[in-house]
Amino acid sequence: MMRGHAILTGAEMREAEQAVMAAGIPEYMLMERAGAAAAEIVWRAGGKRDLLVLCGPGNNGGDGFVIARLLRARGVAVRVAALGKSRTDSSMKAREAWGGPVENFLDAAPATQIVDALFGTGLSRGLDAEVATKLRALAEQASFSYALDLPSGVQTDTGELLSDVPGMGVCIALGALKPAHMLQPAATCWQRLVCADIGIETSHAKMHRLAPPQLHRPGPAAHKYSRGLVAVVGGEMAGAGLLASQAAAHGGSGMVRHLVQGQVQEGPGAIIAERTDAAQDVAHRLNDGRFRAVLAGPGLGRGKGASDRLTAVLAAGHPLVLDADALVLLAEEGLNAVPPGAVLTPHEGEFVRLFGNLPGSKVERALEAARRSRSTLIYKGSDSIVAAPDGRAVLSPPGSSWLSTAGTGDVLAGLVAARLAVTGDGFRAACEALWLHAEAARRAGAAFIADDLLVELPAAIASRL
Ligand SMILES: NC(=O)C1=CN([C@@H]2O[C@H](COP(=O)(O)OP(=O)(O)OC[C@H]3O[C@@H](n4cnc5c(N)ncnc54)[C@H](O)[C@@H]3O)[C@@H](O)[C@H]2O)[C@@H](O)CC1
Ligand SMILES: Nc1ncnc2c1ncn2[C@@H]1O[C@H](COP(=O)(O)OP(=O)(O)O)[C@@H](O)[C@H]1O
Ligand SMILES: [K+]
Repeated sequence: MMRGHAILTGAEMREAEQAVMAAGIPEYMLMERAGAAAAEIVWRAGGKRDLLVLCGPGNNGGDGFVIARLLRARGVAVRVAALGKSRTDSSMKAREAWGGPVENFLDAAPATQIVDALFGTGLSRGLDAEVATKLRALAEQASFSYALDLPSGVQTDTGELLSDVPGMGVCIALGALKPAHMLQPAATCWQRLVCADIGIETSHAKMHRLAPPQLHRPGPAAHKYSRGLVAVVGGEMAGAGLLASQAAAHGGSGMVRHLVQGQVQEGPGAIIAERTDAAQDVAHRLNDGRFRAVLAGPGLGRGKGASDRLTAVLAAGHPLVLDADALVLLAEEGLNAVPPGAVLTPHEGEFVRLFGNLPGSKVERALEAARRSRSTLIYKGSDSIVAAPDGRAVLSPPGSSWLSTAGTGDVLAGLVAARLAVTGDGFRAACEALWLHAEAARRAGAAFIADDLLVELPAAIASRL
């Protein structure tokens, strides 16, 4: 599986930094690297436009002094404004090396470009109101704005805004991404995110950004069963099952059986829709060792009939994807009812029903839920997370907010089932499905409906072969 950029928490970042220092590289050298990498990004974007660097008291501010010094050397008209004294050894050294005038932050005049180097991973509380107001005014008056590591006011591990944070042009993550670079509401505080390499070791990271998957076309010996047989167990709301089964069919599986409750609806001829009103009918159909994935939940219903259908699904013993009403029904019975090894795809409401109000950031909640349920989770939203019981997490960058329309979750669930049937690996299937879903949404543009995502899926898949 292709790995995306590593994501480290604030504490993991400090540990990684300690490891580099233990290997003989002093902290100040890391600061020089961070400043040089960021200065290069500012130079490429803004050239010789006048620049104001806003420096805080810690190492984030220290990085800012390095940027100021390096861009001054390239002929940029640079001013520096600081929020008080520099309080760490490295930032004092960087300030000394700058050697130029330092204005008072609250009195600083605007500039065409600003660098926010007030606070990074060391932020422990929101900015004082007058500081936040001044920062917003300077950001709004600038044509180019850059947040160093994180916009000041963003909590590193949770993505919360501890004080007002103005929109920034570019966020320059240092050394590794942090959870806040992927999590809401922080992740919409900038237009572009770049990560500058400063020689921090990240190969041990358990969190990564969602990467484009490497997919494969079927081999010459492929046939419909070898490519993966999927069952979608529908229920009271036929449309949801139909969307999910079509997504399963377009997601790369070899064959889809749609077990319908009630009248069979018009749908693509390729999908084998069968009326299975009684739970025994479902059990009978699922008694087939060739199924590689079974999806239940979209449109299932929440009454006795739905519960009986779900019981038949759980008893069949196939690899499972459980979504929507299946999650609500399981929540009524308690976590022990969740079959280990399944892929669960809850949105916020379903997540809380299943796991209650867990503490911590969205990633921490996702990981704890995966551990407790012994299942892979896609915890959906505008910052969807894939979490595994073994502690791996993949965080999706903000995608199309047009996805906030009925039925898109059914499409995602069908896609997960397809990828599970193809790969046999729930975590990988969840990541591939999440990426393809986001890519289909990107291609669908604006004001699409869930059905439009189905049309875009073949192109989304083709783009990763
Ligand atoms: N960890 C690493 O590997 C590296 C970190 N570097 C930089 O160092 C930053 C972290 O530096 P620091 O740990 O010094 O922390 P910061 O520079 O983010 O914050 C400095 C200090 O300000 C105080 N503070 C926090 N919130 C405040 C508030 N709202 N109002 C007033 N004071 C507040 C705290 O005492 C905090 O330690 C990173 O974001 C990055 O920019 C780089 O220099 C290079 C390498
Ligand atoms: N504002 C948003 N930005 C990006 N993606 C979103 C947003 N809101 C919802 N989504 C995505 O759209 C899908 C909605 O799924 P879900 O809530 O189950 O809807 P439904 O049950 O109607 O299909 C999920 O994949 C979710 O991550
Ligand atoms: K900052």
